[in-house]
Amino acid sequence: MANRKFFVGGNWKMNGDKKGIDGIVEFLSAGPIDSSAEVVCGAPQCYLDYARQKLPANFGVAAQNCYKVSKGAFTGEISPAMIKDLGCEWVILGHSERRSIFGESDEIVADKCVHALEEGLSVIACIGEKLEERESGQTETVVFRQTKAIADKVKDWDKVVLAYEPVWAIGTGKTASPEQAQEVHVKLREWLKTNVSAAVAEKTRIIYGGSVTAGNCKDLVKGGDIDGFLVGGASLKPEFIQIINTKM
Ligand SMILES: O=C(CO)COP(=O)(O)O
Repeated sequence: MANRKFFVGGNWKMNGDKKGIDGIVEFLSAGPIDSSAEVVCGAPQCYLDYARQKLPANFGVAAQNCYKVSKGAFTGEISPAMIKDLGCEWVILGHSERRSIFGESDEIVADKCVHALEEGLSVIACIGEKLEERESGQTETVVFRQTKAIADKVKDWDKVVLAYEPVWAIGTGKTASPEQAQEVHVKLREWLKTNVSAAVAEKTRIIYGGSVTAGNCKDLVKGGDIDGFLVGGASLKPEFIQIINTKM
């Protein structure tokens, strides 16, 4: 069994306010938290500073997006340098909502990954197929294409977590079955082995996202290639603790 530290990201998306963050901090601080799990909370950018100040130090804080250069005339954007300046260590990039609602291409996602890594942030890079792509047998083609765009530009995978989030499972309550998720994770790991290196395939954490709950998390990890989760809705609730503690 590979030695990949179990990783759980909470993607708060565009939810909450200071009071809500206080509530999350309260239940996360109360725990108990599996000390062998790595946990990162993705806060809206205006609350990054607040979340970093309030969350215990053993929780990482992620921005949910950033731009591909360090500064300049890019109204409304934030840079990895700014995220780091607030004491945050992570950024979520290429989330399907960024890709579909805000039109982010494979190319821009890859450019953002490269720049964030160069600036010293760790990256949760998201990929995943839409329902019509799965139904037309395109799952592999799509996730390989999205991964290749990143792999063509990213040379150091040490600070990359790859998040497989089938779009049809996000926020729908329709989780991929453990078999469906495991199958894609195995294929992604094989792809990394063939196209990047055996070492990167072995050490890179590939996490699953899409309607993960306290009720399905334990089943999802049974196959062995799901190294954690990226959790949306359930990361705002106390059940996030049970998801963090999947392996405990
Ligand atoms: O998009 C997700 C995490 O990034 C998943 O969201 P849900 O857990 O709400 O389905």
